[in-house]
Amino acid sequence: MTDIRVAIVTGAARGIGRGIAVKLAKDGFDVAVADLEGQRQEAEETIHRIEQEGRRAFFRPTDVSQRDQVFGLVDDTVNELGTLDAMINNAGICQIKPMLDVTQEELETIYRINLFGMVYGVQAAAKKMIKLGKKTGHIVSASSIAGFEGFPILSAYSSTKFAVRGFTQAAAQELAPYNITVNGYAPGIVDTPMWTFIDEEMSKLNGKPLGQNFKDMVDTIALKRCETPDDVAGVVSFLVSDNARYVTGQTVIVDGGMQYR
Ligand SMILES: NC(=O)C1=CN([C@@H]2O[C@H](COP(=O)(O)OP(=O)(O)OC[C@H]3O[C@@H](n4cnc5c(N)ncnc54)[C@H](O)[C@@H]3O)[C@@H](O)[C@H]2O)C=CC1
Ligand SMILES: CC(=O)C(C)=O
Repeated sequence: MTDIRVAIVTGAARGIGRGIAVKLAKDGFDVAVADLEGQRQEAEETIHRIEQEGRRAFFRPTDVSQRDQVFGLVDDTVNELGTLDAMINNAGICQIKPMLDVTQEELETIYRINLFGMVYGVQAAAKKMIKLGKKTGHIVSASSIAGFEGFPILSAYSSTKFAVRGFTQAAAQELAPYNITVNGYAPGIVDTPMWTFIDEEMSKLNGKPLGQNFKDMVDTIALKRCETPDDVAGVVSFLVSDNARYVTGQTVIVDGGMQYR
């Protein structure tokens, strides 16, 4: 009998997070599906798809911007599923606004979710893996191509995603003695509700018809199609596998050919 492997995926009710959760279930992980309480119904669909793969799953309402909730998520996962092998800090929000108009409140909101939430996830997961005496562990967080190049009207968002990469590099070095790898993924233009929001907000600013901004971005991709959550999930699946045991501190661009680093 093989050992049970357990993963937590935040923001797993829909979009990229759901894609990752289902892919990890296919890989043999039981999965804690974490998202906002308001996303319970969508989270049930993610759980259904995980269970179709023969794996266990449960929904843990979690606001990642709240430190105690993230630590509670990790505790509850180990209580419910038995252990913790992989933490995927995927939850995030986007803001579309000219840089000069970004308010203090908006800055605080996006930093609390995209950056603080990720930091809490790394801290809580690493502390638990160390306490459990795990021989190995994997922590993977969502950056973006906007975390490699500053995108106009996404200034606050871009800066959070640069910060994810910086924190990932530092945490990887501190957690290496415990054989815990810390990496990131940087998607490009993924067809999820986040991009529906981005497209709508861009239309308001530049007057293009709905869907046009999305299409214009996809036209710049070398592989000439938009990215799917499953395209991202394949890279995350690799980063939490034994094949990636010697990869740490990296943020892997998975964008179909938009940026070349
Ligand atoms: N869609 C895209 O093109 C790209 C997305 N990303 C990143 O990938 C990640 C996932 O993005 P998508 O699936 O596209 O977004 P999405 O908006 O479709 O889904 C995000 C999920 O995160 C949840 N969430 C939001 N705030 C939360 C909080 N405070 N606590 C817990 N959960 C929360 C939402 O409820 C939602 O279920 C994000 O970090 C995003 O920044 C990065 C590059 C490109
Ligand atoms: C949402 C996002 O990160 C991009 C680059 O579109």
